[in-house]
Amino acid sequence: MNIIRTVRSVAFSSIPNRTLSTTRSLSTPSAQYTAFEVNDKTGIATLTLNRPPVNSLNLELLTEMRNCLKDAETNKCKGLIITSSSNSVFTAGLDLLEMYQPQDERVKSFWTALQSMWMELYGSKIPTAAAINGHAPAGGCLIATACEYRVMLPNFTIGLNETLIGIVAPKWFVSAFLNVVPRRVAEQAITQGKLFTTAEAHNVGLVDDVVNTKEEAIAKCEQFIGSFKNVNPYARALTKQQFRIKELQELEQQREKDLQIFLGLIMQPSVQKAMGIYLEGLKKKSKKQ
Ligand SMILES: CC/C=C\C/C=C\C/C=C\CC/C=C/CC(=O)SCCNC(=O)CCNC(=O)[C@H](O)C(C)(C)COP(=O)(O)OP(=O)(O)OC[C@H]1O[C@@H](n2cnc3c(N)ncnc32)[C@H](O)[C@@H]1OP(=O)(O)O
Repeated sequence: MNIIRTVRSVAFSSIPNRTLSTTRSLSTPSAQYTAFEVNDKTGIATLTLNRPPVNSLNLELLTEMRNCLKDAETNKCKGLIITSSSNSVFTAGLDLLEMYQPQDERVKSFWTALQSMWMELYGSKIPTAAAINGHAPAGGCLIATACEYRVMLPNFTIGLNETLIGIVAPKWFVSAFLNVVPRRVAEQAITQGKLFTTAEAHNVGLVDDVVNTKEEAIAKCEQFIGSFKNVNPYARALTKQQFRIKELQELEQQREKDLQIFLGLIMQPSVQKAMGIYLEGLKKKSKKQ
C-alpha cells in the first residue's frame, strides 16, 4: 500500500523524536496545536494534541483535529492514535473561554467545529484508538469514547462532569459514552458529573486497558489496530458504520437545532454565572500550585 507520510507541526520539544523512515510535509498551512505523523513501517497515524497548558479544545484545535482525521483517512492509514504532548492532561475538554462571555460568530463556529470533528472521528472508516496519558474530563472523555479502543495511564481522571459546571452533556456526548459503559452506570455517573479514576474507569469498562507509560499506551493502541491486519478494511468500515450510523445521522440531521440548543443554554445568565465561578476556581487553584 502506498502510504503518504505527513508531518504537521512537530517542532515542539515535549514530543520525543520517533523513528520515522521518511516523512514529507503537506502543502497545507502548518498546524499550531497538533502534530500529525504517520509511521512508515506500520502505516499508523498519530495525532498528538499540543495546546499547553491543558489542551483545552478551542476553535483552532478542533479544526486542526478534523483536518488530521481527514488526512488519515484520505491517505488510507492503517489506523489512528490520539494522544497528548502533556504528561498530565490528555485534554481538559472544551475551552471554557470559548463559551464564557462569547462572541456570537465565533461561538457558532466553535460548536460547529466540535460537531464536525466528532462526526469525523466517530464515523472514521479506519480503526481509532486513544492513548489517554492524562486527565480527560468532559470533551476529553468525548474524544476518548469516539475512538474504538482506549488505554489509560494510572492516577488520572476521565468522565462527563458537565453537570458540575452547570451545563448539560449533549445527547451525542451521552450516546458515545453509552457505547462503552452500562446504562445504569452511565446515568448515575453523568447526572452526578462523576470523574472516574483510571482504576474505576477500567473497572466499569470506560477504558479497555491500563498501562504505566505513554510508550506502552501507544504500543497497546498499535496492537489493537494491528488486530485488524487480516480483516478486509472495506468490510470492517461498513460493519463499524452499522454500529455508529444512528448517532451520526441523528446529529447530521439535527446540526442546526443542536447548535441553537447549545447557544440557548450557554447564553442563560445562570449558566454564564456558573461558568464564571468555575473558571475563577480553576484560576485560583492554578495560582496556588
Ligand atoms: C436539554 C439540553 C440538551 C442538550 C444540551 C446542549 C448543549 C449543552 C451546552 C453545553 C455543553 C457544553 C459541553 C462542554 C463540555 C466540556 O468539555 S466543558 C469543559 C470541562 N472541563 C473541565 O471541567 C476541566 C477543567 N480543568 C481541570 O479540571 C484541570 O485544569 C485539569 C485536571 C484538566 C488539569 O489540572 P492542572 O494540570 O492542575 O491544570 P490547572 O487546573 O492548573 O489549569 C491550568 C490553566 O488552564 C486553565 N484551564 C483548565 N481547564 C480549562 C478549560 N477546560 N478551558 C479553559 N481553560 C482551562 C486553568 O484555568 C488554568 O489557567 P491559568 O493558568 O490560571 O490562566
